[in-house]
Amino acid sequence: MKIAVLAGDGIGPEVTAEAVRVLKAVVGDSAALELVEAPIGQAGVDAAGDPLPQETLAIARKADAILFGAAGVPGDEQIPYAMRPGASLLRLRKHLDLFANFRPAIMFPQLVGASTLRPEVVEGLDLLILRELTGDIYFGEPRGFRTSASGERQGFNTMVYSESEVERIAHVGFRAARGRRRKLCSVEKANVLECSQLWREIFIRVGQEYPDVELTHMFVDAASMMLIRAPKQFDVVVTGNIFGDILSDCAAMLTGSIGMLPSASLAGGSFGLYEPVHGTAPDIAGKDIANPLAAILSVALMLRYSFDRPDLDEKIQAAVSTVLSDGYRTTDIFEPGSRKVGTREMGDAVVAAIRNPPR
Ligand SMILES: NC(=O)c1ccc[n+]([C@@H]2O[C@H](COP(=O)([O-])OP(=O)(O)OC[C@H]3O[C@@H](n4cnc5c(N)ncnc54)[C@H](O)[C@@H]3O)[C@@H](O)[C@H]2O)c1
Ligand SMILES: CC(C)[C@H](C(=O)O)[C@@H](O)C(=O)O
Ligand SMILES: [Mg+2]
Repeated sequence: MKIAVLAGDGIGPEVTAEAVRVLKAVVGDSAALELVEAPIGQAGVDAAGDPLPQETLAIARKADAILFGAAGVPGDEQIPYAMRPGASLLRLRKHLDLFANFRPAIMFPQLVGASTLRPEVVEGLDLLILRELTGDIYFGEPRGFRTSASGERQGFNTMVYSESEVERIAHVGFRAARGRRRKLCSVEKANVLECSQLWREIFIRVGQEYPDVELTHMFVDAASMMLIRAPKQFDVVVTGNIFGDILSDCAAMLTGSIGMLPSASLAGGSFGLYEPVHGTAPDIAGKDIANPLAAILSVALMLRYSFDRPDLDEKIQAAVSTVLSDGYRTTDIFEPGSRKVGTREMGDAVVAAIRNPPR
C-alpha cells in the first residue's frame, strides 16, 4: 500500500499523526505499508515556495492513495489564489480529477448526547452526502475582479456544470444508493439557476437507468432545513460542489462534531484522497486538543475504497466505537461524566482498542 501523507497546516499534522498510527496498527505488517510524506499548504510554501509543490503533486500521483490533513492559514482569503495555502487542496483535487466526494454522516450511539439535536431526531442516523468536487462555481470561468460600467469594483464567479460532469456524479450517486437504502435525493436550486435546471434534467434522465432507486429532488434551502428538522429521511444526498460544502458541515453537527466527519474523494477507480471534513482549526492548533477521529475514520474509508479491505475498515470502526463506549472524549464531544482526553491520548486509545479488541 503506497500512501502519500500530506499533513498540511494547523491541526492537520496533529490529527494525521494519529491516523497514521492507527493505520500502522490495523495493517500490522509494516512491510506492506509505504508511507511517503510531502508538504502542502503553508508547509509547501515554507518548503518549496508553492502551496502545492511539483514534487508533492508527483508523489501524490504515484501513490495508491493520499491521506490528507488540512490546509490553510488565518488570512488565507487575502492571498492570491495560486499562492493561497487553502487553495492547494482545490488544485490537488482538480489535478487528480477527484470528482466524487463521499461524506458519510453516521451517528455513533454513544454521541447522541453531543448532538445539537434531540436524541429521537438523530438516533440511528446514517446518511451519505455525495458532493461533486471538481466543477461548479469553485472552478467556473470567467472569475476574478472587474470594474462595472458605472465604475464600481466587482468580484465575480461563474456557476457552471457540463452535462458529462453531472452524468458521472449521478451514476456514482445511483450506484451508491443501490448499495444502501435505495433512496437518492438530488439537491440544487433549479427554481433560480440554469446550472441547476440542467443538473435536475440529467438526474431524471440518468435515474431512468436505475428504476430500483427512488429519486427525489429538493431545493438547497429546503434541504438545509430538512437536514436539521428530520435528517433520517435522507439516504444518499447528491449535490454540487458549493452546496455540498455547506450541507456537509451542517451534517457534521448532527453527528456531534465536525471532528467526527471523514471523507473520501475518488476519481472513478480505486485511487482516492482521504481527509477529515474539517479545516486547520487555527483556534485550537498546537494544543493537543483536536479530535483525531475524523482523520482516523478517513483511514478506514481508505482501506475500504482504495485497498478493498472492508475488514480493516470495520476493525477501525469497532475500535472507535469501543473508545467512545469507554468514555474517551476530546473537548468538542465532551459531556459531563465522560473522560476528557487530548488528541494523542485519543489516538492511543484507538490503537489500544485495535491491538486488544473486546471479545
Ligand atoms: N480540508 C481542508 O483543508 C479545509 C477544510 C475547511 C477549512 N479549511 C481551512 O482551515 C482554516 C480554518 O477554517 P474554519 O475555521 O472555517 O474551519 P475549521 O473546520 O478549521 O474550524 C471550524 C471550527 O471547528 C473546530 N474544529 C475543526 N476541526 C476540529 C477537530 N478535529 N476537533 C475539534 N474541533 C475542531 C475549530 O476549532 C473551529 O472552532 C481556513 O484557512 C480554511 O480555508 C481547510
Ligand atoms: C478548504 C476548502 C477549500 C474546502 C472546500 O471548500 O472544498 C473545505 O471547506 C472542504 O470542505 O473540503
Ligand atoms: Mg468545507
